[in-house]
Amino acid sequence: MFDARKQRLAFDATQARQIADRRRGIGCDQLIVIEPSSDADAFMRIRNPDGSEVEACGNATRCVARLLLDETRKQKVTLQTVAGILVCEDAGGGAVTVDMGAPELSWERIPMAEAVDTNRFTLTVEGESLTASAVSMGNPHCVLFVDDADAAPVATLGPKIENHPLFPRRTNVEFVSVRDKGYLRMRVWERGAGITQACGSGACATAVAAFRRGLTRDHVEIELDGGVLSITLKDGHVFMTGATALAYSGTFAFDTK
Ligand SMILES: N[C@@H](CCC[C@H](N)C(=O)O)C(=O)O
Repeated sequence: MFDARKQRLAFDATQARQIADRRRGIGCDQLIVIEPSSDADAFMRIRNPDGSEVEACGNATRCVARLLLDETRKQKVTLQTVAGILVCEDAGGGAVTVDMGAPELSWERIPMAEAVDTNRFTLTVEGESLTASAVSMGNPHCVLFVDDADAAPVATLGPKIENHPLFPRRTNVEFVSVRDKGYLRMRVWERGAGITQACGSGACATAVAAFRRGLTRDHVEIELDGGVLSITLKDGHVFMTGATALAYSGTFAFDTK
């Protein structure tokens, strides 16, 4: 995360790829630039490691919110993204709750290339028929319920679904198994990033998809490789609560030309 509220800082796609590169750059799953906002406490710009600019990132929202909560000593802060304004609240013990807004369920808004029932549709990948759900949390998600998420072929199937013609802007892909009505196990292939330890917007999309299918209640714990997120569906909105931890804070010197 780069703080550009006092000093103008803008990265193009090439620079974002260089910074995100784990061998030659700093290395990250998303590159975040915190900018000034006249409508919220700050604006958050999000880029994937492939350089693409995206609409949402649940994990980064919690992290940026944590910095702003500590800085302002307020109980709530607002964060603007290209998809809208998010309200983030201190949940105690370093955790943050984010109102991730209302999920988008229409195929046109996900967006998908053709009319499907987003609750349950068939995706054909190399001749194999898969049953999936689609949800947008500002960014697109394709959720697959599987018997055992730990055994799911995330690395091979993930990129094929990410780039499937049914998703003209590509998609994030979640592989999910239901442990019980209040507990899910999820692994993720992220658009423009690949396999990551966790995806906050993916966990929100998964909770929505599971609830629509009648698999879970309106509150679930979702176990990701990087930790557990609590997701609550209330009044048409999705609330995500999860931990934050500061790994490093300081100054980097690098050539932005
Ligand atoms: N790869 C995503 C953007 C990042 C999502 C993020 N990891 C999260 O926590 O929500 C995309 O391309 O939409």
